[in-house]
Amino acid sequence: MGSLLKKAATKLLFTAAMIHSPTLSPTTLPNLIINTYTSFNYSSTCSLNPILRPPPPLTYAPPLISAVSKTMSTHAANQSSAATVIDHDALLKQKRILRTKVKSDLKSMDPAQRAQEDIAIQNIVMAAPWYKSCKGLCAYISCSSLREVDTSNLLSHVLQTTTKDGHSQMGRKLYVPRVEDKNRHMRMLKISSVDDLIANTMNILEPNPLDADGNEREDVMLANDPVDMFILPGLAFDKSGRRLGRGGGYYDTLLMNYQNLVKERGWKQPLLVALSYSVQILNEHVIPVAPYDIPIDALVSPSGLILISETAFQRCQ
Ligand SMILES: Nc1nc2c(c(=O)[nH]1)N(C=O)[C@@H](CNc1ccc(C(=O)N[C@@H](CCC(=O)O)C(=O)O)cc1)CN2
Ligand SMILES: Nc1ncnc2c1ncn2[C@@H]1O[C@H](COP(=O)(O)OP(=O)(O)OP(=O)(O)O)[C@@H](O)[C@H]1O
Repeated sequence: MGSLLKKAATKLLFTAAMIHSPTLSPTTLPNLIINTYTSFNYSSTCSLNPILRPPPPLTYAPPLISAVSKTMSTHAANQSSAATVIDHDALLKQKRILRTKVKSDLKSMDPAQRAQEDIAIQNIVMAAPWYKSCKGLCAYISCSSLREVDTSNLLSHVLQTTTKDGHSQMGRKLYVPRVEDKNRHMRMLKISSVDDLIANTMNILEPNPLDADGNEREDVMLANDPVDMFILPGLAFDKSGRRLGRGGGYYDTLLMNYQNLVKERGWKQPLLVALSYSVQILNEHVIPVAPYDIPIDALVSPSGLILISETAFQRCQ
């Protein structure tokens, strides 16, 4: 059984885009076929490009990835257009190389330029009709040492009008991330003030699971109403919706679970909006993607809003 599984797994192929970055030559990234069964779970139901779809005689189909693949939108599937077959370890390595490059570019950014871009990006969000009409959102608390796009003005704006019960006068609810373990488990908990936050071991501000009155904070996965959007962090993005995170898998896992929940309940899917400095926007297909990578709907950079998915075009125009 074990060897059968391994044999089947060795046949599994998945796509990633060829890297076109001048600093990341395609010649350093050979096309590979999976030859080891790593911790990566994969499903035979994966809806990839038909040519690259894994062969059918899989006896074991872990559900985790299939959930993502089944719910992948057309623009997610389109991400695999310039497809190359590589293995999962190689893909993670490519992501690591790219992260190092982008972190170095962020480090070289002029602080004055960064401050200007922080203001411009947040102003674009706050002026957008989809932000103004939003009743609930999940957003990250920016961390300056990670050189993330600042969200402090934006979150103050959301919270300014928030009452003690966590509802803003505009009916808005704000949920922010809390890492629960190193196994990709993150929750989004409702806060009503920045006083609700304390620094975690990574020096990122997070809410306690209990509020000041000792009550459990609302988890977005258990809430009675959906959020309209997620404001996402990341290291790099492109105009086709690819997003490179910090490598924890926290957001991809949470977004997959939330999208599934929304589907089950018949709610509207949230708009996935990432915030990006100019240097974080890479040429299309440079960012490697795996089937579990959740694509973004829109990107806000200092130059404006970039609409990517059909959902974004429908909601943002
Ligand atoms: N502001 C913010 N909050 C967040 C995230 C985020 O990306 N930004 N997360 C998104 O998942 C989760 C936390 N995940 C994190 C994953 C890695 C690192 C980090 O410090 N990474 C270092 C490299 C560490 C290493 O390589 O060992 C780095 O990126 O330089 C921080 C948070 C939840 N909260
Ligand atoms: N939905 C998922 N199911 C199974 N494994 C996953 C899933 N999402 C991510 N992973 C695993 O998590 C690890 C980190 O993935 P990856 O490098 O793509 O993270 P990331 O996209 O940078 O992080 P994040 O999603 O937090 O922004 C990888 O080992 C990957 O296989």
